[in-house]
Amino acid sequence: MTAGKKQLSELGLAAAGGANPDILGLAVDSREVREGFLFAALPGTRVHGGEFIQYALRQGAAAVLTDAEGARIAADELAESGAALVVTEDPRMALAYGAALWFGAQPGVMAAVTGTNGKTSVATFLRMIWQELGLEAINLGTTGVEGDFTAPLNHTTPEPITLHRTLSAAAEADIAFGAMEASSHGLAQRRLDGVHLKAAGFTNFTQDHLDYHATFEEYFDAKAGLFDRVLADDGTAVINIDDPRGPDMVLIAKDRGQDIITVGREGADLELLGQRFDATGQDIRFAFRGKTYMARLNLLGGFQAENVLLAAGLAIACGAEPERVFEVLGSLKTVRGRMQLAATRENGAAIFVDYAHTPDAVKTALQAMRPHVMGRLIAIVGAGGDRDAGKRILMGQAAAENADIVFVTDDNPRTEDPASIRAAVMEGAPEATEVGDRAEAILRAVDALQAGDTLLIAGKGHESGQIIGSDVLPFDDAEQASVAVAALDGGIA
Ligand SMILES: CC(=O)N[C@H]1[C@@H](OP(=O)(O)OP(=O)(O)OC[C@H]2O[C@@H](n3ccc(=O)[nH]c3=O)[C@H](O)[C@@H]2O)O[C@H](CO)[C@@H](O)[C@@H]1O[C@H](C)C(=O)N[C@@H](C)C(=O)N[C@H](CCC(=O)O)C(=O)O
Ligand SMILES: Nc1ncnc2c1ncn2[C@@H]1O[C@H](COP(=O)(O)OP(=O)(O)OP(=O)(O)O)[C@@H](O)[C@H]1O
Ligand SMILES: N[C@H](CCC[C@H](N)C(=O)O)C(=O)O
Ligand SMILES: [Mg+2]
Repeated sequence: MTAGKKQLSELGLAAAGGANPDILGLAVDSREVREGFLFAALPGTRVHGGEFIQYALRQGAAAVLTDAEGARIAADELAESGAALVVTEDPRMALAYGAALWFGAQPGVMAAVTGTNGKTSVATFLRMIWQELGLEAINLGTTGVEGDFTAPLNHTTPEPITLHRTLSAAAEADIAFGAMEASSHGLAQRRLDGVHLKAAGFTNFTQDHLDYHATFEEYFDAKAGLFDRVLADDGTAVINIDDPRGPDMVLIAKDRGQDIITVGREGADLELLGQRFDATGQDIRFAFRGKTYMARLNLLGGFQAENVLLAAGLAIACGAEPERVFEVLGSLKTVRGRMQLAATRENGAAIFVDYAHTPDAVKTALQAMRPHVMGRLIAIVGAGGDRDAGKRILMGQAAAENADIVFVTDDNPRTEDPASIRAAVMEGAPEATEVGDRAEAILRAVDALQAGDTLLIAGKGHESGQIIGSDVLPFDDAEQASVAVAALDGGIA
């Protein structure tokens, strides 16, 4: 990454002995270091970045940012080189601030949302609300950068260098409003600490990522970091108080003196009073600080109303007029891969794709589908490899308890044995039909659809590949659903 030149001190970094070299670029991976770069040697999950300082120096690093451990590992090489050395307790945080200063601009109004489920949905709805209000806006996260400026991303919350490169490019393209996702990895690794947030949102907290976070509480603390560290004291916290951990987040925000907008079904500032479901969406009745409103949502699933209201709360927190926000809710569109209608059989049976990949999301998505279905609800479910293994049986259970027929199949086995992942899911859904090949599972489930039935294909949502080993084979649930319908009912897929 190169973009001009700045002195080390302009990145908010002070080196031992007062050295203040010109910096020509930033890198967290030694292999990306070039002449004059600052190399951030970060404590990793597998290895300490300090091990790579020697290579970064050989490639011409002008400065190294690390912690005491990194400085110890490379003490000899650092002493021999003329590179400036910045040692700090939290080099990830220093990198986040440094990257923000390096790239400079970011959209003037930024909001972030955290929670186990619903981040992409809320960030996307918030971007759509801003656009409907005539503002230039983006959302940034799992589905890349979308809206008035687009770019692909590999992570839900990219590491700071990618994040600030992206935000500054968006700002240069006149984007004034940005909604981003704050993943728990991103928060734990301080990836977004350099973003100037006006508001932050919390959706919910349930099981996921226990492969990365040692305990449930550690996972919660990572998410709470959005309010107790990243959002400034003068920011606004928008919190779903229906979630059992919502009130804890409110306490954290209160402690910080932040303004708070609560969202929920009872006793909230933005209160969901009622929902009436039909084949294409729902009507909602809600109140904001005492005044009642109605809105049409062309979105399937009761939980989407919660996500929409959280997004509305964030828009208000970022300065929009409440009345105007509520007026545009009817224009919100389905978020790609979330309760998205993918295909319809000749007999009228509908096939939806959804990104449910946690036990709570599988339960929520299936329960949300029920009021829209007259016949049987069929589910396809699978769990990812190299991810939280404890959630597999629970995802199976959630499917078995909330669908009439279940197919268990593969969803990104990665480096694990797919059969053993399926076996764990099957433990929770012993009556399910196991079909390893995902395309075949979709074909068989679509074949089982009779008039009035609905199929929910969970797990991959917008994804365009099946990750097996380190290969990504092209695979798209929505496309496979159309292929299956064409094969069974005739016509062109
Ligand atoms: C598990 C995890 O989050 N890992 C992140 C972490 O890497 P790490 O600690 O595992 O790194 P490591 O392999 O131990 O290496 C330590 C350090 O040495 C450096 N290194 C390594 C090799 C080398 O030759 N030279 C070198 O300098 C690495 O860049 C790293 O900084 O720090 C790196 C630098 O900041 C991140 O790029 C990396 O994200 C990886 C790519 C990743 O895939 N993360 C996923 C799990 C993730 O973040 N997902 C979330 C959650 C999505 C969700 O909500 O479901 C996301 O926001 O996308
Ligand atoms: N408010 C909610 N409560 C419970 N489940 C939800 C909620 N919103 C979405 N879901 C479920 O979670 C799935 C993922 O939604 P979304 O992509 O918005 O979440 P996310 O938090 O961004 O996920 P990721 O951590 O992968 O980025 C949806 O497809 C749906 O099944
Ligand atoms: N961001 C999530 C996405 C999971 C999606 C699912 N398809 C899987 O691969 O488990 C993760 O990496 O855990
Ligand atoms: Mg997401």
